[in-house]
Amino acid sequence: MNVILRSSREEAVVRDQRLPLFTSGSPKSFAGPCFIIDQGAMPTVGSVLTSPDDAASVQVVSKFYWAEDSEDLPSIESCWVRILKDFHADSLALPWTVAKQGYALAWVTLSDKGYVGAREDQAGPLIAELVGGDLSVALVQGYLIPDDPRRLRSLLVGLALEQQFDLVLTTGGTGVGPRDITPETTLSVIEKRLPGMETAMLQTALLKTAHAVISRAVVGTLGQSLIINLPGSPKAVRENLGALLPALRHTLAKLQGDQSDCAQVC
Ligand SMILES: Nc1ncnc2c1ncn2[C@@H]1O[C@H](COP(=O)(O)OP(=O)(O)OP(=O)(O)O)[C@@H](O)[C@H]1O
Ligand SMILES: Nc1nc2c(c(=O)[nH]1)N[C@H]1C(S)=C(S)[C@@H](COP(=O)(O)O)O[C@H]1N2
Repeated sequence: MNVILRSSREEAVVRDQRLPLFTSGSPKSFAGPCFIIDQGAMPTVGSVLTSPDDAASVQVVSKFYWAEDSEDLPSIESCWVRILKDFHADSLALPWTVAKQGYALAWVTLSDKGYVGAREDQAGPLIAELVGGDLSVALVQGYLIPDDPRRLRSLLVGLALEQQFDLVLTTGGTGVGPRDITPETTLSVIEKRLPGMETAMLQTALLKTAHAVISRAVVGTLGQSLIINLPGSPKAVRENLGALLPALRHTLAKLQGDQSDCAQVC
């Protein structure tokens, strides 16, 4: 896939700098430096856009809508891009290639204690480490939120349908505590439930602890995202995720429309 891309200014940009990228021409109410897609669709998060001479590349890290000042103008579909290497931005509109070389992973830690800073979150970063050790991951983003069903619901929908992360893994809040709401909130947004993955986690966890029966972790799909609940402790994250890692690549391929014969890979 290609997009016709230009910069609003001719200027040097540096690695790790973040700039907005707008569709539908230049926004009327944004004066700073930005990139503009003159032709082509907004790329998904994790995608890398590369200039024709290979000198410039940027990665899409999150999407948003830019609200114009005028009530008569619609908001503009936009995203933030991270500069991957220093280059001189050019105002000439050129065809850049768009490629995604790995999955976009979001982890969500549900922890009242973590959210108020009373405990360091180790479970979320561990998810990134474990998935990254097994699959090619192009982009990781983490979220630390309290055990609040409305916040979780809107985050799950946003990550799966707006941002289009391939994998959305939650940790915490799967038990029976008064504020444990992760499974029912996940059930309220998923489209296809995957009881096989839930069973695989339970079977594995029962070999480690009888307390595994307390977790109500849910797995399911929303759009082209796979949403997985994991318990809160880093030990449980490691044990339960280990049961699913071997099946993730094939699950995502099928979820995202792979038509190939399963017998080739099973
Ligand atoms: N995100 C986390 N990072 C590190 N350790 C954690 C995390 N979540 C849980 N644990 C560990 O697992 C144990 C049990 O987890 P559980 O989610 O039941 O804790 P909690 O304190 O009730 O959760 P909350 O943070 O929502 O109040 C905790 O006492 C802690 O040792
Ligand atoms: N694999 C595994 N699963 C596990 C555990 C564990 O140590 N290992 N702990 C259990 C415990 S003690 C609880 S209370 C539930 C729910 O944990 P959560 O509320 O932090 O999600 O997960 C269970 N699942």
